Amino acid sequence: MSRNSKAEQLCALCKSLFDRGYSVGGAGNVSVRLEEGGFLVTPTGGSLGRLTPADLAEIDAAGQPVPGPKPSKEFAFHLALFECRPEAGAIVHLHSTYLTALSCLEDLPTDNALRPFTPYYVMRAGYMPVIPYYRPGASEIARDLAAAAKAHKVNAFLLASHGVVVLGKDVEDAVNNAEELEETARLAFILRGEKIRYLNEAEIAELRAMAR
Ligand SMILES: O=C(O)[C@@H](O)C(=O)COP(=O)(O)O
Ligand SMILES: [Zn+2]
Repeated sequence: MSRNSKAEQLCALCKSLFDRGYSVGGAGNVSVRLEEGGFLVTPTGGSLGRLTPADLAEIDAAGQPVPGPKPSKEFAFHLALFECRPEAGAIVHLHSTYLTALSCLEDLPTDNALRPFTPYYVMRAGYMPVIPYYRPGASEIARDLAAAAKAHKVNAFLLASHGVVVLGKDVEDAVNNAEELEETARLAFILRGEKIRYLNEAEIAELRAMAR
């Protein structure tokens, strides 16, 4: 897909996320890998609901911002993930309500924030490691995400007390993954206190094999 088509698709999907409440105010950032090298990233401080292609920031193949709109303060973690996960074509970071609520719970298991109880969580995310809290924009987020992405071949990471970071093969895939994860977190809160039938190891292994 050409740079312009990717830019238009990114803006349209960001607006769709915003319009349906997955992002509010200036929260969240999204990036895509360009076929010719480099990346498009949403600008810092902007609303995902009101972007045009001209508002997008560009990062060159060497990881340097191209003169123009200022990239998200989180572009370092987007780059770090693109670098260690060459199959990823897009990254979505959201403060969506239920995933962010989950990220604020104390004593989350660091290897996986959500024990699987539906197939799509396993197929879309795999599982969801937790990155410790750092202030937004801190370089430690990029460092820890890169380490986690190398150690865990999964599509989603929960930033403690902050939100979620989701990978996809392209921006549509990353957005679909993020939406389904948010729904999984919503279900987890609806089911709190209920006796949940969690997927067993054989069921999880079968789903992981399918997702490969
Ligand atoms: O939480 C934050 O401040 C950032 O992680 C974020 O979501 C929005 O920052 P920008 O992408 O720099 O607007
Ligand atoms: Zn954020």
